[in-house]
Amino acid sequence: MVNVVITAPRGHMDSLIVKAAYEREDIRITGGIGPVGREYIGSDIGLVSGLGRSIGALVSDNLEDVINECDLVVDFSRPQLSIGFLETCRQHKKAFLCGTTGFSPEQEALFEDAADEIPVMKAANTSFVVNVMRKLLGQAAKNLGSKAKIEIIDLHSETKIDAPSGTALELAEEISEQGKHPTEEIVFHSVRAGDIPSSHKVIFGCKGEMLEISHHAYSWECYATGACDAIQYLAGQGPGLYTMDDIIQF
Ligand SMILES: NC(=O)C1=CN([C@@H]2O[C@H](COP(=O)(O)OP(=O)(O)OC[C@H]3O[C@@H](n4cnc5c(N)ncnc54)[C@H](OP(=O)(O)O)[C@@H]3O)[C@@H](O)[C@H]2O)C=CC1
Ligand SMILES: O=C(O)C1=N[C@H](C(=O)O)C[C@H](O)C1
Repeated sequence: MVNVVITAPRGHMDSLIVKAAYEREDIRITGGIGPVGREYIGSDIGLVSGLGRSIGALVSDNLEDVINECDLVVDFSRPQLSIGFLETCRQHKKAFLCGTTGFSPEQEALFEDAADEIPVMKAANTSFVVNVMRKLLGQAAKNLGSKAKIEIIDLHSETKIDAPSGTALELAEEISEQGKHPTEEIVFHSVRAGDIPSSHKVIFGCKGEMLEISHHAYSWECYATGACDAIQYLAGQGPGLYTMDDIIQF
């Protein structure tokens, strides 16, 4: 059994993680974290997240107050918040699963430092299917890397803050590594419109033909399910920086 604190339980993503984790027999939610001053601080996370029932775990406005009851903190929020939660986990020697995107290179380096002391997983996309797509792209890049012009299009709702998406950046990293294709030559396009859930399309433009590999999420449950698998994996690990590659056997 893994005991978890889930940050931002009113958020689009973490509210779904509360629901998915509640269904899992191997995960127990021990608390949540919300912003100072919200009317829901002190309320049950099951009610705050929209699960629809109390589950005996309260939302606090300070991770320090609840961290000792958990093994692991799950966080899909905002870069600046995530960096604060990471530091608290490091101080208390708790594992940290972070799905937040939009970090600066300096912030990325803080994850590597913390991973010397605690188990940390950083995953811009916890969907199993997106990670299969990433592997397919690596294979395509091995064969086409030098022959193709590669462009990545990510489509999201108009409320998404960061661009390109964290997923687009991770897909580019795989293409670059596997295809020995300079990352600077990969072109990114980001569409932010209406309530599009999330789509990624990668185009390998060749002479007289093109290859296109796409993923479309119709809802965010796929990310929440993958996050629960990541929780379960990370709880059994020692200090280190882990990714979705570690839990998915290809
Ligand atoms: N890895 C993956 O697979 C996925 C990653 N993401 C990423 O997850 C992140 C979150 O996205 P999304 O759920 O849309 O964001 P939302 O805007 O829906 O949620 C952000 C939440 O942060 C809360 N918050 C603000 N300040 C604090 C604080 N001090 N302490 C605790 N919580 C706080 C807000 O609370 P309140 O509601 O009270 O204002 C809000 O609920 C993004 O970076 C996104 O890219 C998204 C989908 C999949
Ligand atoms: O909707 C979002 O926000 C998402 N963020 C992640 C990203 O930046 O890649 C994962 C997914 O694309 C949804």
